[in-house]
Amino acid sequence: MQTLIINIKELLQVRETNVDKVSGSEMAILPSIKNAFLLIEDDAIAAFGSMTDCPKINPEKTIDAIGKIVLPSWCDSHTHIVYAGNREQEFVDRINGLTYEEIANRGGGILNSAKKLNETSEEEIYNQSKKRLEEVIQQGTGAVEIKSGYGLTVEGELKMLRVIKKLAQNYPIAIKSTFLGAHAFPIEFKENHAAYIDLIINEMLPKIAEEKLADYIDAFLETGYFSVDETERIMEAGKQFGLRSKIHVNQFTAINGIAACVKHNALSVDHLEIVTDEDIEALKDSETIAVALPSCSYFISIPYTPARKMLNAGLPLALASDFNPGTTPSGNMNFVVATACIKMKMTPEEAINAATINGAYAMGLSKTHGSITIGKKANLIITKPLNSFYELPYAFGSNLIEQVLLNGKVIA
Ligand SMILES: N=CN[C@@H](CCC(=O)O)C(=O)O
Ligand SMILES: [Zn+2]
Repeated sequence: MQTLIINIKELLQVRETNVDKVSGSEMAILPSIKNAFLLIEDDAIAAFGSMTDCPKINPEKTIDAIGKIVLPSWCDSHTHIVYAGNREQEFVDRINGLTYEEIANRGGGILNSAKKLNETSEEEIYNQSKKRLEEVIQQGTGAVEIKSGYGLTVEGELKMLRVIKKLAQNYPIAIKSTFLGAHAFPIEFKENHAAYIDLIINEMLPKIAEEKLADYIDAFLETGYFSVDETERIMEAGKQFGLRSKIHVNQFTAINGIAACVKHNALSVDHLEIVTDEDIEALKDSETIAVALPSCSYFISIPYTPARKMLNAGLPLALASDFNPGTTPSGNMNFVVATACIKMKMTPEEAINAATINGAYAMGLSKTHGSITIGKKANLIITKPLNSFYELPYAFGSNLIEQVLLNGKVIA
């Protein structure tokens, strides 16, 4: 099956030769072709170029994209889309003056979601989660990482990971699965951290590996959650089961966690709202990418990841949504890109690089996703007619997406 998109006003993120990620000053460059065509064969990109070189063929389907921008789908490398219920009451509690930390200390926060999840059936969790997945697909996301972490029991964690697996089987979007048993200490382990970490390592991990339920392992490395030493035990154990780390770190405090993650060759370090010069030094020349989550900063009013400081240091940066019930009840990557421009002072070129090719790298998908490159999956966003692609972050409240393609098929 051939689909030919013609008269594209501007085709963004074209990479003749694939790159796995872009760093520092390279992020300011977003290669593009004006007045372009793009040919899809089955589920993959088969050719692209200037309209003057458009092949004279009779494809099964032609899409006229006159006035419109075409770009690779968003690659959202950090979400918690699978959860039960909501935390609307905590949202109102924060408006009334409580902090995220105060709410967590009262047994709210992650433990609140864990209680709901353990009381909810697998089928019901699937039904609630699929609506969120369908919504982000409509919003242009073509690859997504989804974490467990609201089970915090053997059964609860397995239940979440099975839901993620079922979503991956039933939807055309690429899904990577991350085991986040080390998201918080359940109340009964508050005074005995070692016992909960033993449970993760000796009970949860072997079952998850046996059922092949996870691609990555995660932990919440933070004051009051998992210490550097505790997280190192988790990362080490993950490695024994073939799971590379993607770690929540430096959301509220900097406690030398990033250096430990780099030491363990983590694929990504995520959040980084608080970043020291030592953290930046640790990331230099590593294979670990930083992932910023600006919608979380927006929603719970914490600092934004210092993107300029990191790009000036030559580091790569990815952007992701962090879609979860507590700190970010939104998976809209268009808002993430706009907020990165508006609040983190990233240029539109930098933000789009961060949300496509670098997002793909942050979940191990940069060989197949994140750029317009021959052989990659034809996961595309076709916008409404726009003045320029700057309109995407500029008109931050508008839905500017007209069509979404996944694996070469128009699905929204
Ligand atoms: N910080 C840790 N985990 C999530 C929030 C979890 C929650 O509050 O439910 C995050 O990435 O923001
Ligand atoms: Zn998160």
